[in-house]
Amino acid sequence: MEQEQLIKVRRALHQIPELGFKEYETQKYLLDFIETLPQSSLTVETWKTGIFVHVKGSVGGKTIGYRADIDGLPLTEETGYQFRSVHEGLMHACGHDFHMTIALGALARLAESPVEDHIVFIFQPAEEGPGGAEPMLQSAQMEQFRPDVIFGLHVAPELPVGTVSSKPGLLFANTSELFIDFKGVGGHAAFPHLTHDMVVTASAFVSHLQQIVARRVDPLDSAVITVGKIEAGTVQNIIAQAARLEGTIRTLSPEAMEKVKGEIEKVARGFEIANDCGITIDYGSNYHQVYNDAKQVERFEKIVEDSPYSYQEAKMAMTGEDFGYMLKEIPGFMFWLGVDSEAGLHQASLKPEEDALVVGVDLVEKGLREL
Ligand SMILES: CC(=O)N[C@@H](CCC[C@H](N)C(=O)O)C(=O)O
Repeated sequence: MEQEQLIKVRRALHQIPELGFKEYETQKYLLDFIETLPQSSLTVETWKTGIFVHVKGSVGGKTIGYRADIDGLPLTEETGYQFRSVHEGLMHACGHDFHMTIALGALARLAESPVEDHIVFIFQPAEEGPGGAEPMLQSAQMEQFRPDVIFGLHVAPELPVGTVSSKPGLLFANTSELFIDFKGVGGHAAFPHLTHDMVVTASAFVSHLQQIVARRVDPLDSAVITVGKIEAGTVQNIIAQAARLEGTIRTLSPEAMEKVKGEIEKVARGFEIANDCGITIDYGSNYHQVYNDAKQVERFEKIVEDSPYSYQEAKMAMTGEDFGYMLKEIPGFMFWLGVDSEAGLHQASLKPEEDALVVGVDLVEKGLREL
């Protein structure tokens, strides 16, 4: 696939972002595209809204896997693109339109000229939540096509086009979603002493969460607690009887995650007493850290150095990725692909440079042929 077609595919996918496990149009687009490729070495299987594409190798000693995530985010796009999302309130703001296009580009090249090894492309739903990698790993299709080595990429807005980066060992954090519900006593805005105001309680709780990071986590370890959404109340002159916080916890070790959760629960019990309310906590979905296999990263670094592109050592990031579950069972790695966007990941104006598509395809193809 040439640059022009890669751009066409990326723009088509960009227009149809869908939430986790609802990627029906996306799956159809991917399947229709895959059908246009030479079929002699391909076996295609769907799993929920995801897809496995196996490319039979000419010898077939081992199987190399490449994973691309396919879901979008609940965000209203502000890119000004002519090809903006046609799904109101949803956007590919984490680059998964790039990830899918690059996978299709590499698949198109390999379907034309398979290699000695078997290859499996995994189009995985629900990376942003609630998590598709873990259940996909348990699927019959994964058992059928299970790779011996696996890798994936993520767009990096802060890196220039033509630069990729990775590192051996820990790349991304452990994550846990965080949903906290507060139930108190609402009432008239003028008589606060007769109520237990959940706007005040939930706001104080948000501030207290930051004290857990600052004062309960070893400063040489790291944690992030972000509350991304607050919901409370009905109108400006009624004291709210309920509130809900939605957020996420990030840590660099599974132990720190347990510590943070324990501390949140202690604070919640204290808040219940102090504020005469009920607090329930739900941790939603949890992702295992992304831990790169040192040997595979070293081989990839060499592949990049033998290409027109450049490699640099990555830093650890508090990003989460359920690809971590695949890497827990299968040796492999994830790398960042430079896409040079002023706006960052999860921003409504993220605009990755489309010149990076061919860089991604070249390096994924090389990885699949040479790892
Ligand atoms: C690459 C990336 O941005 N991944 C997401 C994963 C989110 C997992 C889950 N919904 C959570 O928020 O904990 C990220 O926000 O890092």
